[in-house]
Amino acid sequence: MRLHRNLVFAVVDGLDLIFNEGVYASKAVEQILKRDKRWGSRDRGFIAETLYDIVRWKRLYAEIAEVREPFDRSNFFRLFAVWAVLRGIPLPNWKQLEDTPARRIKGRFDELSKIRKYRESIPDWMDELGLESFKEAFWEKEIHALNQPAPVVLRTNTLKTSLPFLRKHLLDEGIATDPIQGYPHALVLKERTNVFTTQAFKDGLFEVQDASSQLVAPMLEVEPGMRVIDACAGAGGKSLHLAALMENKGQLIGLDIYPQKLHELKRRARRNGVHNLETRLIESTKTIKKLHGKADRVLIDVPCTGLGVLRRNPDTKWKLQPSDLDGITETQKQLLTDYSKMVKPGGKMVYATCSILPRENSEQIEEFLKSPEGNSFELEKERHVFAHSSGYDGFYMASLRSK
Ligand SMILES: C[S@@+](CC[C@H](N)C(=O)[O-])C[C@H]1O[C@@H](n2cnc3c(N)ncnc32)[C@H](O)[C@@H]1O
Repeated sequence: MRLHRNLVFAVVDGLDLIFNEGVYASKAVEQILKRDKRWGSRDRGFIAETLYDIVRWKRLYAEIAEVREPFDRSNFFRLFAVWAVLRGIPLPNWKQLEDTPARRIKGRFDELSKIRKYRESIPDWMDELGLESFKEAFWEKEIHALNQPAPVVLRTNTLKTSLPFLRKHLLDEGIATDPIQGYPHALVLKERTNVFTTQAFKDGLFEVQDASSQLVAPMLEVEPGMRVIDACAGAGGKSLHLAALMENKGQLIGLDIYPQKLHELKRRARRNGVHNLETRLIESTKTIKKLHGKADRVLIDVPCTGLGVLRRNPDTKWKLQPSDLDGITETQKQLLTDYSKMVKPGGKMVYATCSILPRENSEQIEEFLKSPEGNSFELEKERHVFAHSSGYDGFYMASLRSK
């Protein structure tokens, strides 16, 4: 592989955005890729994947390169040099990369790989939290799996097509996919590529949605004609899935506290051919009170640490702070208490997170069931999804029935 100067410089600029300007990796990649229209898909793939790799392995690479934050430009080139040496990519003789000690890099890598927090490139507190939450061997396997780049998974939009038809349609556009056993509407890309430019995407035949995330909406057991509330709808990955399972019949209400997310949800709903969705912005407690006892089904897909989705958001390792945990779990508890009141007697709700932490998952549900609001609910089933055993994102979901 030959390194191209403008691509490597684009990576360095991206690292500066992420580590010095606080921009999320996904946004930084988007911003950098807009810079040069002449870049082909390989160039774009190089920039995006290298940026994600260096973000993911920041702690390990910084330790190997002996650089400390705040990083300056020469530090970013040193991190890049570690990335290239460890992949066996020959370094060009640019002045920014001169005197790279390749043998020392490999030696330091072998040495540091013996220590989990360096090998898995995680902050001390995260390693400690993992050990408090799980048996050591389990944590080792899980954090290792959470450091592997995520495959691209699509969810067939059954309002418009079927899985075999979508698969053929994508193949006609040069994109090969495989079905995934146990996930009836999922297709995984055989090779990473940008699917957003395909006609199939523009026609709303699929959404990009991890396989684990595709387990959430079916757990709510919705039926056409029901009144269903997605209480933390965001940009609506799961709302769109719910609409498809409802076959566009009945009423689906998507709530959130951010208007721009609901705006994006409406845009996606149009592309998906969803007609039974109404979005409502939560401006005060009144929005929720009006819906008390009114829903057959409520999905509470709460804000969480995102510790189950580190593969796609590796910068969570550096942005999340231990002090955030109490606030996040308190919000989850509050949302469960307040939003469960929208379920009508005999109705059902699903509580879900994209986290693997018991504190955000089963412990929240245990506590809720002991509370006055939780008294009228019973736990039907819960599902813990881990990256190392599923091969997909870490998720938790519990379904509760109102007695
Ligand atoms: C895990 S995300 C939801 C993802 C979304 N359900 C999906 O499948 O794409 C959590 C959402 O909760 C929203 N949120 C945060 N606080 C909230 C609150 N008090 N009430 C309702 N939604 C809230 C956030 O804006 C965010 O969109």
